[in-house]
Amino acid sequence: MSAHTDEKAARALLVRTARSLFTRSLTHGSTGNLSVRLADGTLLLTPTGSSLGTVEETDLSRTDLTGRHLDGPRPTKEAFLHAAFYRARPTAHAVVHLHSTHAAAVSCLADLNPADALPPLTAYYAMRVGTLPLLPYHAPGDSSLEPLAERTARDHHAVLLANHGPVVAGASLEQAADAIEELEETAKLHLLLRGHATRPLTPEQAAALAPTFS
Ligand SMILES: O=C(O)[C@@H](O)C(=O)COP(=O)(O)O
Ligand SMILES: [Zn+2]
Repeated sequence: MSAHTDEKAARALLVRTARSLFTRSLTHGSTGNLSVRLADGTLLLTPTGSSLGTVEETDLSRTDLTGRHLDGPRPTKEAFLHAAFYRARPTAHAVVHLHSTHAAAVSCLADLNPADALPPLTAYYAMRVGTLPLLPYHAPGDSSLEPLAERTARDHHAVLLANHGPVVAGASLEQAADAIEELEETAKLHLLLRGHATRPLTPEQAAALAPTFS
């Protein structure tokens, strides 16, 4: 499924995906947030302060494309970031933000390349993520990040928030979740390989596999 056209099905998928990510420890406590874009252009998002392990279908928030709250409980404090991704990427129908441990650890490293925070270690990473710009540290919910996030998202479906964690958009929620999981696994490999001589894919090998979806 690409566009999330049926709201009831979209609510069920969002909650199922949130639970799956949480129960596999891809985010913890009340961290992380998910959203989908519905056929009418509004966004369904997890509410602020909720745990992805217990959020319910009836408890989702709705905003417009500017992040303005329309109905349901108060949305995630990152609603502005989700909305920025949807405005920048008309083909994106889902956005996932996690505090997955290894990606969060990488986001705290000194001397990261701000244009691409992780090397293309494996073909699957090159296919699912490609390049990963680092957005400079802002406190969670600080909407002054919005213009930079929107500009960056025009050319990249995945970003890493410094000292925080990843944000990934996809043509569907399944795609966004798949890509953010791959990002987490590659962050883990990257940390495992620190201090070891490593051969990432060449730029040509990575470019040949670069993702073409949103
Ligand atoms: O790190 C944060 O505080 C937020 O980015 C987050 O992950 C959870 O915030 P809410 O979605 O507002 O609960
Ligand atoms: Zn967060």
